[in-house]
Amino acid sequence: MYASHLANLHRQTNIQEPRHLEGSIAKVPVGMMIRQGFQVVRGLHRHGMKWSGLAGRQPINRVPVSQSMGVGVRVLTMSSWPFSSPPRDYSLPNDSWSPEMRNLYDHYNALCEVEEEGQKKRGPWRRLPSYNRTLKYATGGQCLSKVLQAKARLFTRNTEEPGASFEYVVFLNKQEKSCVCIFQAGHLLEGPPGHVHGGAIATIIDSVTGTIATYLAGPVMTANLNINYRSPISLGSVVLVRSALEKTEGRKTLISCQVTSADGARLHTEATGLFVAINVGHLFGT
Ligand SMILES: CCCCCCCC/C=C\CCCCCCCC(=O)SCCNC(=O)CCNC(=O)[C@H](O)C(C)(C)COP(=O)(O)OP(=O)(O)OC[C@H]1O[C@@H](n2cnc3c(N)ncnc32)[C@H](O)[C@@H]1OP(=O)(O)O
Repeated sequence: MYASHLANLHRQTNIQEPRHLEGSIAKVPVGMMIRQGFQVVRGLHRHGMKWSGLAGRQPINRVPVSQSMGVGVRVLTMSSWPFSSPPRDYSLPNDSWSPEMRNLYDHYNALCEVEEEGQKKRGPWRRLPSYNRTLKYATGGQCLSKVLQAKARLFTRNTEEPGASFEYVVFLNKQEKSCVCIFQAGHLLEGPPGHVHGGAIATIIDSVTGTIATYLAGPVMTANLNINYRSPISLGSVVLVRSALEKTEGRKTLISCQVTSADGARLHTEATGLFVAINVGHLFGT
């Protein structure tokens, strides 16, 4: 069923040249023999897609295959997305967003497109889409039962109730090797009364630093997260999580992070994250 769907997909694939993300994105080793995960990864490559662990079912028009793999860079349109329904992009505005969150979103969104000589062009910033699960079969590796695979959801996107937990959007600036996340902490993230749980703060920091590390270095895992909590974050408030590359050294990527109030006046949290590049097989025990 899945194979025939992919074959069908192959015929329908719309080939386009990408305008972004040249060379430096994740390279998934195609030759790796990892059961179901391998089949999906190989199938995706054949169709111009790349498996990204970033944030779920990823329409590949966001993440083209690296040219270094010797495969033509192709882009699959949403109309030929292989799964039953198009995935929900959780990083788009919804009714739970406060006016402050919405304003910040509009601000960074405007920077994604610039006008030059009367023409709209891609700007330095890019909004990253966000989904609630990894690709079918790619979730979690071979140890998971089929039931668990079907139910697995990205930790930060595991509720359908808008505004209840992690409400966030990440904008990436590849030129500056930095990103900013606009984060509104929902009522399910309470730690100290009326304030955000330290683990929830660590989670968003891990996600944001992990995201930029992945975009810069390819598939990585967090090896070390060092966090200093400077001032509490009120539940329901909107904060900025800024992250930038500090240095790379072999397989290691060091990322810094600051969480501030929306106006930047108050420092809430400072952190560094060490990410180590992995082979996809690392997640499958091969
Ligand atoms: C295709 C898949 C794509 C997936 C990518 C997904 C990314 C998604 C990104 C964004 C979306 C948002 C999603 C959230 C993101 C969250 C990410 C997480 O939370 S990951 C879960 C928590 N992390 C773990 O469970 C790791 C467990 N640890 C390990 O698996 C290993 O220890 C690992 C991979 C980190 C390193 O193991 P080794 O065997 O590959 O490498 P060795 O040789 O030990 O280390 C390499 C170098 O790194 C240093 N190193 C390793 N750990 C260190 C540490 N804790 N502190 C300092 N240095 C360390 C070593 O000293 C070595 O340095 P020298 O090359 O000798 O200079």
